[in-house]
Amino acid sequence: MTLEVHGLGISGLVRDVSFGIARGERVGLIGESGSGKSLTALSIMGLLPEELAASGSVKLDGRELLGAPEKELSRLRGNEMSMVFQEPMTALNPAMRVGAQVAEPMRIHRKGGRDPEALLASVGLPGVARAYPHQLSGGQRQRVVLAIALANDPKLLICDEPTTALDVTVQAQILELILDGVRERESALLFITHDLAVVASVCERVLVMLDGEIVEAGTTRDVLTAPQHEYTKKLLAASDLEASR
Ligand SMILES: Nc1ncnc2c1ncn2[C@@H]1O[C@H](COP(=O)(O)OP(=O)(O)OP(=O)(O)O)[C@@H](O)[C@H]1O
Repeated sequence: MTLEVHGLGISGLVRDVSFGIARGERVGLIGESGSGKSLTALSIMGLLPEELAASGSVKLDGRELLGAPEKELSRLRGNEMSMVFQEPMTALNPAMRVGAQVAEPMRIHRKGGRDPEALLASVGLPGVARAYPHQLSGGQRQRVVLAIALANDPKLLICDEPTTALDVTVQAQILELILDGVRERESALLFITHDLAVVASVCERVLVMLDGEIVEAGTTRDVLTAPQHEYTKKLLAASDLEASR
């Protein structure tokens, strides 16, 4: 397993969360607003707000991350594990050309050699290296964020509602890039979304969270076609997915 989460608790807000993601596997995390999806992701990255504490175990390639020194975690972030958030503008430095921002993780982790231009071209953005974030569209910015997240070929990529802030037409392109990116690198993917249609197209397995706990887990097909938990049934009934069947 690339990622193993065991009995994760976060200050009473998340309780006894356990799951694993194998190399190259794509796992969705769904559930209503406030159910604890983002906190779960942040705790894996070692980015919980200071007032919250995590317990249990989070292992990346067998290494325990919970309680690891900040120095070690910052060595892993942007290198062995990366996260893409909903709002690309906040993830980018407004005063820095995007080419330099894409080059930064490689510089910090001393993995030179990859050309930022080529990395930007690989996410469909040739020739923009000298642009500043405000000169790009929201979709283009999220492409830059993705290029940064993938720059060091992470073992684990976490995406938290990566397309929610984007136009529908752009959403599909970004999802395709995420899929291509993790496939090429055999990265494990944890994908947080409200959108069951997105889960169906991106993820092989899905975890359903309710009030800080995982209430259902299984293959995407099983969970979306034969949900067991009442909450999952409700979620499906309320979704477009149900309407289109
Ligand atoms: N710093 C904090 N201190 C106290 N409670 C917090 C803090 N951050 C989040 N919470 C609470 O923890 C719960 C889980 O939040 P979380 O952001 O993980 O939910 P979520 O499932 O990701 O929701 P969304 O889909 O809206 O992002 C919420 O009830 C939230 O109010």
